[in-house]
Amino acid sequence: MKTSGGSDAMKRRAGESAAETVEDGDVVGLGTGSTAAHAIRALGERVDAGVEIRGVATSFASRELAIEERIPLVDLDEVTGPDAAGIDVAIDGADQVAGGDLIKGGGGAHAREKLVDSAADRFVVVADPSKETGVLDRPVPVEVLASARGVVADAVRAAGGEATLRRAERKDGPVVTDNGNLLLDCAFGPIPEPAALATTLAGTPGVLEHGLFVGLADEVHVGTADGVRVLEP
Ligand SMILES: O=C(CO)[C@H](O)[C@H](O)COP(=O)(O)O
Repeated sequence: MKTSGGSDAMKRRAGESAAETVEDGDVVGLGTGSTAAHAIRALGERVDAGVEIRGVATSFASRELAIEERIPLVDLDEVTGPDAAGIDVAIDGADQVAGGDLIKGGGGAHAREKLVDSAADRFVVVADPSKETGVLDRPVPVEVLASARGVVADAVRAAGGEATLRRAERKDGPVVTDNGNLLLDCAFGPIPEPAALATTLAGTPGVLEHGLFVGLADEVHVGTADGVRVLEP
């Protein structure tokens, strides 16, 4: 699984701490990224020890890892909707954390992540200290229909940002998401009002999903050099 900055030991502490909060019988949203991967591995150990959980993957990568870890999987539509079990807890990483607001989508999985994370009764974010900030200011990943990339780039510019098509590192051409769409990384500089920008992006035709997760996090587990800080935004 792709890794980003930050210490792997800190990410592991955060992932393990979040996995410990999962209870026998839970349906668990399995996030994407190197920090969420530590949580999935820790959940795999709990499954080996006899804890019964079912996972809902947020990406091809988290599904593959969950299979490797022998975590039984269900599809999102099997556990959501009237009379369905629901998702008890989702554990997922973030590219930037400001209180309960996040930027996600560094791995291009934010559309399914937002579906699963927002459907969960409890959404636990796992991070290392490098992700913490006072004000969100990283480029916001936006998943778009291929034919809409120009239209969305124009709308982003009108909103004060600059959109860059995400290109693949080991293939010619753009990154194509698990859903068959393209990604625009949209730089706005500091985002003092993420809710307002989220509304603008969500209302732009051609946008499938953006990476602003506003007010969704219930807990943030930050792995540090010698432990874990748990914040409840
Ligand atoms: O949003 C994500 C994927 O779409 C990841 O959770 C985010 O990029 C953090 O990844 P990592 O834990 O590897 O730093």
